[in-house]
Amino acid sequence: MLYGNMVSNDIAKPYPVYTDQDFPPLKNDLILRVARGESVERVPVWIMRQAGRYLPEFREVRAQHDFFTICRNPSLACLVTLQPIDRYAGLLDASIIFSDILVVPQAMGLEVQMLEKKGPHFPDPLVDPTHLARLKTKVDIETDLRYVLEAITLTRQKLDGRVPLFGFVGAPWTLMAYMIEGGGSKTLSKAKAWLVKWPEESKDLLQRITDVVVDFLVAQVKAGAQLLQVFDSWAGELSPSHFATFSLPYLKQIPLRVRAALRDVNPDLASTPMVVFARGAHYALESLSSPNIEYDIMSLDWTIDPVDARRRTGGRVTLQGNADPSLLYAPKETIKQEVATMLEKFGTKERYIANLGHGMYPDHDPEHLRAYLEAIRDESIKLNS
Ligand SMILES: Cc1c2[nH]c(c1CCC(=O)O)Cc1[nH]c(c(CCC(=O)O)c1C)Cc1[nH]c(c(CCC(=O)O)c1C)Cc1[nH]c(c(C)c1CCC(=O)O)C2
Repeated sequence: MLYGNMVSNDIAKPYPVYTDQDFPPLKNDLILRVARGESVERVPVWIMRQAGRYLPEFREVRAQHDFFTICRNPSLACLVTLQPIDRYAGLLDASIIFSDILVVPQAMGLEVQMLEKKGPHFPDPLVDPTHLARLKTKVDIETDLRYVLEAITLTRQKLDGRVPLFGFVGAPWTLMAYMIEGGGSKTLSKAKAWLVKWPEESKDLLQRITDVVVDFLVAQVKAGAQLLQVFDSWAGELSPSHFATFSLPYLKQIPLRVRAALRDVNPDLASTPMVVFARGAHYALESLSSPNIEYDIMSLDWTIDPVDARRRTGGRVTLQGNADPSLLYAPKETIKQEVATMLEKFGTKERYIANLGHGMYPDHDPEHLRAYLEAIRDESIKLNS
């Protein structure tokens, strides 16, 4: 029996472990097959920030509720997760749970607000290593982030097997950057100052974040997530050597530890596909696709040419992406032509998931996203026939 809005007196109980048998059978497994390297009849597609302010039905919910209130209320999070799935019925091949990467810093003890037109804001960011003492030493995911687990279980149920459900986290470096900058930043100068002034304390912080995101991803799979994505949105701000020191070792731990923990729970759950999105990190294509880094899928931003990415990742991973989100401002005919070129470059039969190179923008026209999705379906069927 599943209950999305579990009442707070359940909070002390361990969260149940769900497996495929607890949910309606999956009717569209294209994306799971592509993640495993199998060939498919058409290219699967989903879109980062597919639930968001470009949708009038999302803005209606947002007019009534604060951003983090939606995240913390499983029924509301489920409702907005399903909005693009309903609107683009048959055109999207995955859903992603409505939440935010910044729920992890919140669970670690920092306050985060979402300001109108400004984005995330930490009233008391980490200023220097003495502030590490402000972070909780132990985060209990099943208590502190139970609302995300409940949203996942409810949404998987309500999806009724239409498409698989993604869970996600922010990567350790990206979360560290937000915790120190206190919000968006052009240079990340405060966070990068930590790396050069306090490298050991920086590693301590990165390790503490890694431990929480590993537990959180394991819990998301146990709650019903069928794929996982790790967002390293600020990877491209690091030099190659800083990436090798302060991002890659932690990114590498994530799939290894998540799989090991899931194997102990239920071996079927350990094969959950994992995506890494190291935005802007051109130099990391080889290192992130090397055999000892166990991500199945690499998500690319639009500044990387698909042919180049294929060559440099050597067919070892499935690629995901990567049109510039600004393409959706173009006339529909242009969208179609650009999609055809993108699909030809990536190849359509295997190891490719279409997406954008980053998330939807609030002023995108939903009908232009429809044109993008239809072009991916139509052009990939054409190319595969
Ligand atoms: C860096 C980052 C964040 N959050 C996230 C990232 C990584 C991806 C990326 O690089 O964009 C991830 C994220 N944030 C959100 C989702 C939901 C799922 C989905 O993709 O549909 C996901 C996967 C909802 C959201 N997260 C946010 C919104 C819009 C806020 C609102 O409704 O007021 C949504 C729908 C807010 C947010 N949250 C964050 C920022 C920088 C902002 C402000 C930017 C903006 O205003 O668009 C932090």
